[in-house]
Amino acid sequence: MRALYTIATDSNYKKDLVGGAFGRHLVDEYKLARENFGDISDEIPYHLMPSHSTLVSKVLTESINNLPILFVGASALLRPRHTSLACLTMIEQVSFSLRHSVARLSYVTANVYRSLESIRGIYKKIDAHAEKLKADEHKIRYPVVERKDQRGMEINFKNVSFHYPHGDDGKCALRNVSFQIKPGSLVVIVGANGSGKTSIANLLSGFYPPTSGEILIDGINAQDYRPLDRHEAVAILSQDYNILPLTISENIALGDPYDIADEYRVQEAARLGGAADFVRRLPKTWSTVLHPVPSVSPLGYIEDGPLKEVMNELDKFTDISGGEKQRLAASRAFMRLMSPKIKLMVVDEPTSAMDPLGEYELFEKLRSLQAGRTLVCVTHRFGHLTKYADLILCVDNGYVAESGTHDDLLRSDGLYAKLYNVQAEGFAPNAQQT
Ligand SMILES: Nc1ncnc2c1ncn2[C@@H]1O[C@H](COP(=O)(O)OP(=O)(O)OP(=O)(O)O)[C@@H](O)[C@H]1O
Repeated sequence: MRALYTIATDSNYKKDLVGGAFGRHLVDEYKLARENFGDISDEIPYHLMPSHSTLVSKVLTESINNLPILFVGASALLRPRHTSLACLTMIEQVSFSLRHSVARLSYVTANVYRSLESIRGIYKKIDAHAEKLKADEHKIRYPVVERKDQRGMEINFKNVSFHYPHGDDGKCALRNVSFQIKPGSLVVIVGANGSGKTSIANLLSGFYPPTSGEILIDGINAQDYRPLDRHEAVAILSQDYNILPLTISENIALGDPYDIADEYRVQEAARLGGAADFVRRLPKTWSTVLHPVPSVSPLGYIEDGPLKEVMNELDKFTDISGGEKQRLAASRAFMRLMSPKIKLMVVDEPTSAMDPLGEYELFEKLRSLQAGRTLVCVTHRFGHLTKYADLILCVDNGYVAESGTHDDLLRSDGLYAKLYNVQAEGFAPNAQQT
């Protein structure tokens, strides 16, 4: 529950959650776990509890603290002959242990309160989610009709300008960008650092709307579609991903929350993403939790015993290399890509930590699964992808400086040719285009 709650509420996971369109699955899982958890009532008055418990515990601990003095004082007055030093020491010991128990009770109560607050938080999320879905009901479904031709998404950027909501005032990441992506085509976006490649990928993925201009999807303004439908039609693979605090198996399976129980598909996705081999070598293979949320009990201190052993086990941390993490992210993307719902795959430089063979294999597998999908890749490396691309967009300082195929762009001898030649020279001094 803590892991699910963290994914649902921690803004670091927002991109994974929205891009992966698994919000509904998450709240359903949480509800189920909450029902199984069962014995804590939502009827408890949350707000009164902490102040109430603090006040009660303060009064109690103070009274217990003064208990020996009060008792001995009273006995000395009433029965002076029966009062002894031994009696005072004994009472002091008992009061100390009582004070400890009351303090512990107060701590436990505060923790229960915090746990109830978390539950309330995720219910708020569920409500917000339901309200959002309701508000979007009037919007157009995507795909508009169940298409038999499986041709991929058609995208048209018309004079699109964009600046990030919290970016520098007036600084545009994209300016008057226009291009057309044919359904089922392979598009590669290249350009220098900060030129706007990821911003184009973010708009294609539906993470942000354009600040001005229009993005048409299959001829209809992208804003007119139900956002959830649109997210469900797009698979994203980028370097901006998180390993979720769940098992490796769940990390991959959440690529397609509708088919989460299909173990065969999870393993096939891991094979395609290049993760299967290293996962099988881990001591707990598919059940490994890589980034566990600390599993401190909602009731605080846990006595030594079987529960503590389970909790300690949950807290154990297994780490993997950067390249292996990227393979895991790729596996989640392949899980998603196997869904017939996917009409667009956006790949944003996901292989920076991968070895060249891993990168080559990844792109080959992506291309092999491309039928019926549009594939857009952002890359710094010129090679197998740019050669096969139906369209290359060469971006410079927020503009699309050039567009065309590899051969077109080399012929026009502009920015693309310059970037390509710099990289080609690195491998063979005479490899420049002629
Ligand atoms: N989240 C953000 N908030 C504000 N500004 C941003 C954000 N992300 C990028 N920018 C700015 O938008 C511009 C375009 O950035 P973008 O990430 O699209 O470039 P890029 O070509 O993908 O760069 P790189 O090759 O380094 O990944 C840059 O000036 C960048 O500083």
